[in-house]
Amino acid sequence: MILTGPEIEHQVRLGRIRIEPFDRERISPNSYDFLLGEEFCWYESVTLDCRKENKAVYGKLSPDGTVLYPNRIYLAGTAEHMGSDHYVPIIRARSSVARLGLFVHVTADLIDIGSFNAWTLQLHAVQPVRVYPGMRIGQVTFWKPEGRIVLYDGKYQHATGPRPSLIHRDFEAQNRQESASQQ
Ligand SMILES: O=c1ccn([C@H]2C[C@H](O)[C@@H](COP(=O)(O)OP(=O)(O)OP(=O)(O)O)O2)c(=O)[nH]1
Repeated sequence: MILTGPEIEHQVRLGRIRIEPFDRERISPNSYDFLLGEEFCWYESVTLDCRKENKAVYGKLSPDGTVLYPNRIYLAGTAEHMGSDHYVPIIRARSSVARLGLFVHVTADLIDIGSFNAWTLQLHAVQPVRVYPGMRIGQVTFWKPEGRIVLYDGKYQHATGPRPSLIHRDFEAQNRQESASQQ
């Protein structure tokens, strides 16, 4: 079950949803609009490797706008720290942003219960597009879960800005398990 906008606001007041800072003007009928943070990064290398740490270059979006180009993935943080121990957040672009061909995530829209962070957006432009820090770029919805709740305690917890992929850690953990079982 998805929460309506007024219910999102009610849950924020109760502290069961955290959106910091919160602006009630950004409540929609069944979502809350979040803002694009200032910091962003992109990978140094064009070819990425899942087993290795892919080095990222960091920058700040200009108040006069920064053009994002196709064929790259840009990681940017939400301006807000958000999360809930009670509801499942799911993020998506605002329709007005999608209409410019700008993706705000690349197939990773699901946020874990208990993940409280500045979430990392995976910006992907279909054609060059100028974006601005602080613009209303996406919306978060909140869904009522069914079943016992286990809170997120993963590798992206406590992120304060955009975080490059840490998938190489999965391989490192697997290697450690394999060498332990061989001893
Ligand atoms: O677009 C997204 C999607 C998720 N997250 C954050 C919140 C989420 O709770 C966390 C982990 O997401 P997921 O479980 O999909 O990633 P993972 O690669 O499986 O990480 P982990 O091994 O920590 O579970 O990353 C983002 O910042 N942006």
